[in-house]
Amino acid sequence: MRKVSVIGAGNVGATCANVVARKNIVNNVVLLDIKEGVAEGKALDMWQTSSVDFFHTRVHGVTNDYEATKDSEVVVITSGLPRKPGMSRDDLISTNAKIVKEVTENVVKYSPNAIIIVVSNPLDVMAYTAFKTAGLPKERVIGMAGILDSSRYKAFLADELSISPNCIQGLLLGGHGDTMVPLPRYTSVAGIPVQQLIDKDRLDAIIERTRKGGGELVKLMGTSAWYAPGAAAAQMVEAVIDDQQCFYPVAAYLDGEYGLNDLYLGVPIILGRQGIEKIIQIDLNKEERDMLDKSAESVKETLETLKGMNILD
Ligand SMILES: NC(=O)c1ccc[n+]([C@@H]2O[C@H](COP(=O)([O-])OP(=O)(O)OC[C@H]3O[C@@H](n4cnc5c(N)ncnc54)[C@H](O)[C@@H]3O)[C@@H](O)[C@H]2O)c1
Ligand SMILES: O=C(O)C[C@H](O)C(=O)O
Repeated sequence: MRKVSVIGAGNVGATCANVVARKNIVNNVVLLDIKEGVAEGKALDMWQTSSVDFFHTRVHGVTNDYEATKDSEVVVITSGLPRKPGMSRDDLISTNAKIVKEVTENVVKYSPNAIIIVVSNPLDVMAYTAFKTAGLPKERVIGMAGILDSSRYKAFLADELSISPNCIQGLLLGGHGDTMVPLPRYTSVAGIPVQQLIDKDRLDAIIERTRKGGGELVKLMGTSAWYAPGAAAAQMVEAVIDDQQCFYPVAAYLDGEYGLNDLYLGVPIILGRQGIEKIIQIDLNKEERDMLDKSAESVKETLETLKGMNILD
């Protein structure tokens, strides 16, 4: 019986569970929340679409019952507050660190062999919180951000070029914040470098919009995004369950890679059944390296705030 659990049945968690269920890659998807009845209701609603959309993954909802998540192969953690207009992701740190810590303890108690995918914000620091709490190998606790950020980047490039996002390859590095590092030198359309297709000014504007992509949606909706984040997390679930061995940008624990230590940061990796099978270290020019260092500094500052709160002690 193959099982994936999603913790937090809010906007992102419910979307992720719904997308995973439609992929027919496991027998069970378990959705868990602390709000009485909400996960049960959303799971039932999803299950009632199975004959319409032709999927057969059983979707179960539970209220804080971790027994139901027992022996999950992958657990996605989405529990925690989303930001509101005017807030930064870092403003969520104290509330969400406590939630992510408590949730991770329960997750590993019932699924000690799971791959954990963290979605809660501030992402890089919440992935660190889950990693330090779980006590699992670093390859098995992974943050979701790069797939979302690069899918935004590709959507904006596709609009600019009036083409499908599916023929665009694009890469981003760094933290999941406004200092993230989209890499035009590693962006191409069917193998053609993007700089040959879009003027520098337009490309710079697209990169800036990508960096602020989460905030643009918060301003529009009053809360943060969920369709693309839920789908991006589901893509990571699929890559693990199917042992894809494919390249993805994710937040990984760095232990000397890129000359950085003891933090989570967005880097390209190979994702498969063991989680992070390999971190890929790409060549960076001085400008790209400076931007990566600036982004790492920003994540380290938030990490210091976390450490000062003594939540991980
Ligand atoms: N990494 C990313 O790229 C990315 C993208 C979007 C959202 N997010 C983050 O994901 C998180 C969830 O966003 P959302 O829009 O789904 O929020 P939401 O408010 O819709 O849902 C969060 C859910 O978590 C639940 N929850 C709170 N404490 C819990 C606990 N201890 N155990 C189980 N469930 C608990 C809440 O009851 C709620 O249903 C936020 O922190 C948001 O910032 C990250
Ligand atoms: O922007 C947010 O607060 C949520 C998420 O990190 C996003 O990028 O959509």
